[in-house]
Amino acid sequence: MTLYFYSKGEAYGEFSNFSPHGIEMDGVWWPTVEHYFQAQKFIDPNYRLKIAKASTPKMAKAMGQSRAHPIHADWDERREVVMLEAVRKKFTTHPALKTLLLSTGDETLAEASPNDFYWGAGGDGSGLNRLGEILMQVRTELLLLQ
Ligand SMILES: Nc1nc(O)c(N)c(N[C@@H]2O[C@H](COP(=O)(O)O)[C@@H](O)[C@H]2O)n1
Repeated sequence: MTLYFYSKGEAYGEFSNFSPHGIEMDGVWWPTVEHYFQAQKFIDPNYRLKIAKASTPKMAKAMGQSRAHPIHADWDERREVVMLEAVRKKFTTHPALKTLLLSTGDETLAEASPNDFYWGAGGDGSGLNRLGEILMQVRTELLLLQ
């Protein structure tokens, strides 16, 4: 069975990067994984900190789409490691989330994004679902650590 998640407040919404579960990375508190992930695209540390202070993850994502500030040339390769480290930190920071993730057993996890075919399953389910894959990797790591 596949467990789909996307919006906070819906089933497994805590698995979304938009869920209000902050993480500390590089000595900075990021209100959501989305804030951290979007900021890591950018070379300018001041712009990264501006994203850390964005009022919502939606705003952080919008700031992450800006190309007025230069992004790392190798971002397409770098983004996988950034996402894995951020998701790992989220589920080791918040014990209730760790419990929720482990409660999914070996079910497939998929981000039900209607238009993201890289991190999500995409509207027709043909997406790469990289976020779901990373969540399943972190779930395996947490299981082995128990
Ligand atoms: N717009 C939107 N709303 C949500 O509720 C989402 N969970 C997402 N997905 C996240 O968007 C990020 C990818 O952003 P880039 O396009 O690579 O900049 C990633 O965190 C997805 O999980 N989007």
